[in-house]
Amino acid sequence: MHRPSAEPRAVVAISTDRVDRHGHTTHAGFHGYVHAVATVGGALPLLLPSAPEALDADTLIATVDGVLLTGSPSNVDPARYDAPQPHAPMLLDRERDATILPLLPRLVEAGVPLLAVCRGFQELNVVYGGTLHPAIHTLPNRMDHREGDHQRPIERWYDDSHALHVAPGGRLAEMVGERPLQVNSLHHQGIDRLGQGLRVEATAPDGLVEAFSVAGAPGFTLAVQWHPEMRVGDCPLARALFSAFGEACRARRAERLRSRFH
Ligand SMILES: N[C@@H](CCC(=O)NCCCC(=O)O)C(=O)O
Repeated sequence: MHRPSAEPRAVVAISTDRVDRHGHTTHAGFHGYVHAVATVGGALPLLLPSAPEALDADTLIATVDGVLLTGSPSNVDPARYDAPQPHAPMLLDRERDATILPLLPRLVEAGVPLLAVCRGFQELNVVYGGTLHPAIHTLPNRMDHREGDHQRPIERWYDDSHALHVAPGGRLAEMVGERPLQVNSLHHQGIDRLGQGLRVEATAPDGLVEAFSVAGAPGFTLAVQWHPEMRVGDCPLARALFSAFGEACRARRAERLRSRFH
C-alpha cells in the first residue's frame, strides 16, 4: 500500500506461534489477523516474535499503539494455572506462553489497546488468575464448541455456529448493541474460572464466557473466544470489533505522540 502524503498509521503488534519449520525455529501467524488489522483496523501490522529474550514491556509500551493476541491450535500450558499436566497429548507452545503472559499486565496497566482472540482470550484469563477447562464438550451442561466437520473447506470452519448473548451495559454492548448475535466457534478449551477483575461481556447459550474486558483498565481491552478476523469481509460484528480496536489504537498513537512532544 503506497500512501505518499497520508498520516502514518497506528502500529499494532500481533503475537505469533513458535513452530518448527524443516528443523528451523519459526515465528508464525495466520494471515487473517494481518489482513483484519490492516484493512478494517487501518493500522500497520507487525508480527511479534515468540521469543522472551527479544521483547520487553517498556519498549513495547513506548513503540506500539495496540497489541493483538491471536488464536492458535496450541494451548496455554496447564502449569500456568496450576492444573495438572494432561494425560492425553496436548499441543503446547511454552515459548509463546513465556513471551506473552508476562507482558500482559504491564500493557493493560499502561493503557495499550488490547484485542485478544481465542488462545489470546484464554491467555488473558490465565494472566488474571483464571483457569481453563481442557475439553468443554465433555461437560454435561455445555455445548460442543469445536470447529466440527474437518471435511469442510477451511474457510467454512469460520461460519456462524451459535448465538451470542451480549451483556447489557458493557464495552461490547457499546460497540455492537445488545441484540443477540451469531458467532463461529473453534475451540476445545474454555473458561472454567474467570480471572479476577475481568468483566463478562458476552456468553454462549450454554453460559460459557465468550467475551470479557478488564474492568477499570485505562485503555481498550476486549477478549473474544470466537474468530472475528476471518469474517471481516462479510460480518458486521467482526468489522465493528476491528474498527473499534483500530480507533482505540489511533487515539493511543495520538496520545503517545502528544506526550513525547510536551
Ligand atoms: N487451543 C485452544 C485455542 C483455540 C484457538 O485459538 N483456535 C484457533 C484455531 C486457528 C485459528 O486461529 O483460526 C482451544 O482449542 O481451546
